[in-house]
Amino acid sequence: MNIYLIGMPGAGKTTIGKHLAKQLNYTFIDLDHEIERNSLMFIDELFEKYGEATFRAQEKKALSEIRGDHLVISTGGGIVKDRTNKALMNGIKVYIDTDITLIEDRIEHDYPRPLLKNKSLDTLYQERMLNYVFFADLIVSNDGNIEQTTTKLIQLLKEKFNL
Ligand SMILES: Nc1ncnc2c1ncn2[C@@H]1O[C@H](COP(=O)(O)OP(=O)(O)O)[C@@H](O)[C@H]1O
Ligand SMILES: O=C(O)C1=C[C@@H](OP(=O)(O)O)[C@@H](O)[C@H](O)C1
Ligand SMILES: [Mg+2]
Repeated sequence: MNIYLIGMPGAGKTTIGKHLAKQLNYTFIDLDHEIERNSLMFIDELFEKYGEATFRAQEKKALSEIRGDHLVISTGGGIVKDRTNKALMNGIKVYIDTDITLIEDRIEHDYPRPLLKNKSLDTLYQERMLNYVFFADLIVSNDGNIEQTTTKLIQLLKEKFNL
């Protein structure tokens, strides 16, 4: 069984994904990292040079090329913009739900996310919230610390999916 993490940019998908994979003894994949490896470019560079449509096409391709079992895959926040991506995600889809003001504080010193140059997190959340719920098999809050979220998520996966 594979586990996909979805949610807003800065929600903690990459961070929680790494911890979850380690604790479950699964292999960790970050989809943004796969796109960077394939294109030999950083995500922000890819956005700047070729635009969002090209990035989304690369993102879909990287998603469709995932093979294997016992994987934790952290996706980028915009994977849900294309609802047909859901069919490419064969596994449990977990929505990492984090309060927007907490995200703002947490990503203040992070690398700049290209989409947030032109749009507020709040607007992005309003646009995408229903899509996240549409994709999700499970929803877990990441408003607490990393250990709390990971422990809660493992407990839910065991309860609801016999992991
Ligand atoms: N539970 C948490 N508590 C505090 N900081 C967190 C937590 N989860 C993630 N972070 C921090 O928030 C930022 C965004 O996390 P990241 O994993 O990159 O999010 P995403 O992959 O969803 O964009 C990082 O600086 C990360 O260290
Ligand atoms: O929300 C988005 O559209 C994006 C989120 C980013 O990933 P994170 O969600 O890991 O920040 C990255 O894929 C790209 O900048 C686009
Ligand atoms: Mg990430």
